[in-house]
Amino acid sequence: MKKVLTIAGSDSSGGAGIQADLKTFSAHGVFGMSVITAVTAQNTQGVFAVQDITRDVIAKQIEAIFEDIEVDGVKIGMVSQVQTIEVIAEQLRHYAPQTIVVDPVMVSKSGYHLLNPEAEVTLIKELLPLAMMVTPNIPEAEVMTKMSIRTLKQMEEAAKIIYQMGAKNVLLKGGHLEDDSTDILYDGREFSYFSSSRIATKNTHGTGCTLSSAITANMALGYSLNEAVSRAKEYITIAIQHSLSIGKGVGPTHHFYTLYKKAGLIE
Ligand SMILES: Nc1ncnc2c1ncn2[C@@H]1O[C@H](COP(=O)(O)OP(=O)(O)O)[C@@H](O)[C@H]1O
Ligand SMILES: Cc1ncc(COP(=O)(O)OP(=O)(O)O)c(N)n1
Repeated sequence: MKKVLTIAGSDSSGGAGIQADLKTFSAHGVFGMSVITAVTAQNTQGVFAVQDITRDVIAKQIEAIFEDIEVDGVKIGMVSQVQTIEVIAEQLRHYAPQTIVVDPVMVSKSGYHLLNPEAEVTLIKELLPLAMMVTPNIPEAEVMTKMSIRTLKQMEEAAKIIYQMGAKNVLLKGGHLEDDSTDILYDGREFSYFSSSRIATKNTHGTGCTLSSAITANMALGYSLNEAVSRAKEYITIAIQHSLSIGKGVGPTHHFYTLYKKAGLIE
């Protein structure tokens, strides 16, 4: 069985962060492991408190995993603070796993800064050069490139700029645009496009976490980069189509729809 690690924050409501990542790994038939960077008190309506985990405990979690278990893929999500990023980068440079997908989580849909703005530069400098793929959404790409992104053409321009920052591949997600949801992949030479019709739902909590985890799982399973993104896009689209009206705000997506359907657990 392939073994995949998420280095990210905990979402108490289970829709995003570590919880979304582990559900996604399970749905892909890979063994999920976690290094927790921060604990958030969060639900479908907002983020109410964050406790960052110490540098030492983050280092120890990474060490505990890599000293014992072969890791087939790593996804990085919420990294919160400069010191958190520095210790993750230090440890990953040491253990050098082949597949690292960086989701540069900055601000939650509810508007909470999950990454201290002072740490934005450190994230770019320390984590992007380690990444096989970086998966910014449009607001994150705007912060990284300092340009406004409203069109597919501007997405392409931004992807080229982010590529120059050191990631081997850039997947710029189009979930925040108004038209179809088109994500674009740039590998330094050409663009590939992954499109789905926009699904009319408010329940999109954790979509970015889920997509990057699904890409990591598919890469660990041996799919090519393009195939991994294509399969992950299909997975997130189904998860959004069958998203759950849990809570009073932005509900989570459904990670197990296809599996439950096949097992006859749902109509
Ligand atoms: N309403 C929607 N309908 C269809 N796909 C969506 C919708 N919202 C987001 N997506 C898709 O979900 C994935 C995550 O995108 P996005 O919402 O941009 O990321 P984030 O959660 O990081 O803000 C992308 O593949 C995007 O195209
Ligand atoms: C602990 C934690 N990590 C990441 C996020 C952001 O998740 P994302 O997939 O970008 O979805 P939204 O929160 O923006 O809906 C999070 N909220 N919590």
